[in-house]
Amino acid sequence: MRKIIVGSRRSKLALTQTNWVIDQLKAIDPSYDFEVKEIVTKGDQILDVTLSKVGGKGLFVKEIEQAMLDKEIDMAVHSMKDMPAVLPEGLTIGCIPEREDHRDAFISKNHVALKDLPSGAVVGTSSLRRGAQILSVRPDLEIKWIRGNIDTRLSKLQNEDYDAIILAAAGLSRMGWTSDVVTEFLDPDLCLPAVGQGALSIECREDDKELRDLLHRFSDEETTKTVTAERAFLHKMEGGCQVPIAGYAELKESGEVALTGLVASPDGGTIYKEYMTGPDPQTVGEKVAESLTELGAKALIDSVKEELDK
Ligand SMILES: NCc1[nH]cc(CCC(=O)O)c1CC(=O)O
Repeated sequence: MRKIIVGSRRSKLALTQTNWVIDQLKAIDPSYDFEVKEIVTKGDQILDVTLSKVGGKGLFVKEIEQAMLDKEIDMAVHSMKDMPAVLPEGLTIGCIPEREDHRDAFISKNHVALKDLPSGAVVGTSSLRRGAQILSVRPDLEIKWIRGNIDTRLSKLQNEDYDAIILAAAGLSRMGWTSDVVTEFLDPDLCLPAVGQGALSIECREDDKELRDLLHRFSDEETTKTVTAERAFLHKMEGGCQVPIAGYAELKESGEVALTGLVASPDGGTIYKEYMTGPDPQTVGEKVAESLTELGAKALIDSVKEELDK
């Protein structure tokens, strides 16, 4: 019997996701044994500066990917939105399971709705994407940087100087927080989710055929198509994470993928948004990026980068 070693970050969310995937895989094929190996990533250690300034999303996966290439672990479960658009050579996404809730959840003290927050109210998020979209509808609010895991952020909302925070609905529900804590789920029209939000990515070595066959049986076709379109968009846009970028796709009854892509200035003053449908996820993703580029999104990305490099 083969024992599959699964690398995981130490956070409660990461371990919860990892153990959930292991349970699902065991149900699909009971003939495999699994062992979880905890790995501390840079992203877990650096808590005092914005991630975008120290290298962005790759920080949560790099050490794990190295362990996989070194054969210390065989696979890992990541939040799809933490995965860079391009994987290191030799690794692949073995499967994308069914997506959880894709939306952002707005959580405020005393459950005051976003539209009813008083002017000057403080909204905690460390996501430029969320900040920009909130400011575009409520420029009178203040966005304040917040970090830490879900529990930490929820307690900061109660004990520190925040009137509201925004978290991914998927993380909350995976951690067993009921929707009671959520004041309102933000519709993608108001706050377009991060590319891959709510989805998981199970990464493994490209040449591990046995494991890939197992993972394949846990793949969800709809999520794979929609996330493929979103990630093709992200890759083509090449925004890094200093610029607010969002992308969310749905599968239509016709089988076509419908993707909305967004690029914004961090203050929410400029927002480029495009919606396209098509039969091929990759092509739709690239087309949305091309169209946004023509509208001026690439120039915006470059100008934000220049500003940061100064
Ligand atoms: N940015 C961190 C992160 N990465 C993945 C999730 C959980 C949600 C998901 O899987 O998309 C979260 C927390 C959050 O954004 O609130």
